[in-house]
Amino acid sequence: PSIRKFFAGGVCTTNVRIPGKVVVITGANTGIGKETARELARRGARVYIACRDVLKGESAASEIRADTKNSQVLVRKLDLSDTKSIRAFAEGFLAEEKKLHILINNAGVMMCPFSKTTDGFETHLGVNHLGHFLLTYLLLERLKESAPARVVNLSSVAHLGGKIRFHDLHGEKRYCSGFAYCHSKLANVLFTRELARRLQGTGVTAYVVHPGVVMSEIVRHSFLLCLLWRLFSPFFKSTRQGAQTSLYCALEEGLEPLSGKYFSDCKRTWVSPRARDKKTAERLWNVSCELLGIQWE
Ligand SMILES: NC(=O)c1ccc[n+]([C@@H]2O[C@H](COP(=O)([O-])OP(=O)(O)OC[C@H]3O[C@@H](n4cnc5c(N)ncnc54)[C@H](O)[C@@H]3O)[C@@H](O)[C@H]2O)c1
Repeated sequence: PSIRKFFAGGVCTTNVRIPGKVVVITGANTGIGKETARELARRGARVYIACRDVLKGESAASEIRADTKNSQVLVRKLDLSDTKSIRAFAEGFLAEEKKLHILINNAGVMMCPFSKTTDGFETHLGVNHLGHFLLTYLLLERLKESAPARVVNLSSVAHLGGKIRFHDLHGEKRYCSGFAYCHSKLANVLFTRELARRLQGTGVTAYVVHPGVVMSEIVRHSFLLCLLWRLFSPFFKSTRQGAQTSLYCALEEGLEPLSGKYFSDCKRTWVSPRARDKKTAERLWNVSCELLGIQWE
């Protein structure tokens, strides 16, 4: 535990409480998302856990409700690998909630074998980027109506190894699970920057986060990574520590001028040159719209 403390990184120190605020967190039944949900519930928010497996979601929610004494922790079905499920989630949410103050696009897959989503997208791109792109698009009006509101996207330092391969977005010519993850995490950074640019003046701001290297279930698809994660676990952050930068971006007062920026250890951090490329960000935005069949000006 003392070694882990040494590698803990930044801590979200704000005392802000957010009763009456509505939060959606994707993939919050486990890992970093669950701890983010727990802390936001502790601070009084109504928290929607949006996840694939409602039973697992309910078990996380009841644990959080008991722990925080906040009964407003709700579970709704969302499978980011299926645009029908994303639309159904958004439709249900918009029908039941008139506000949305914080959207945390947290869910993610890492290094899974080559596969495609229901809509034919390579899984990393489809779940990590396109799924959240569509979800944000569908919930954006509600965020605008609830301004000041925030979008927090979970990326990774792995974006450094990423490249947007427009000629082979779905890895059909060449596929490497590690790089597929990196590409999708670069897409998260580019999306956030472009989203922030387009949202200027709306009262909705966007932030992108590297949570640190965190002991979670993210490595479930790779035996080697599972082994490495276990071996080096004392040097990795706990999920609670991994949630700090997401919490910082969701809660810290006065962060608005840094909309679009990348954060790690609760502070603004350097991004790769590829992640700063405005042309790639715009092109990715347009291609994402085309793939999803949406018009998002
Ligand atoms: N753990 C790390 O070291 C690390 C490092 C950098 C970035 N991240 C990022 O942090 C985020 C959270 O990861 P974590 O470490 O808590 O891992 P995790 O595996 O514990 O959590 C990821 C969540 O996403 C959900 N998910 C996966 N596919 C989904 C789908 N199709 N639809 C809906 N939900 C889906 C999973 O069920 C799970 O609840 C991810 O975006 C990940 O890329 C993690």
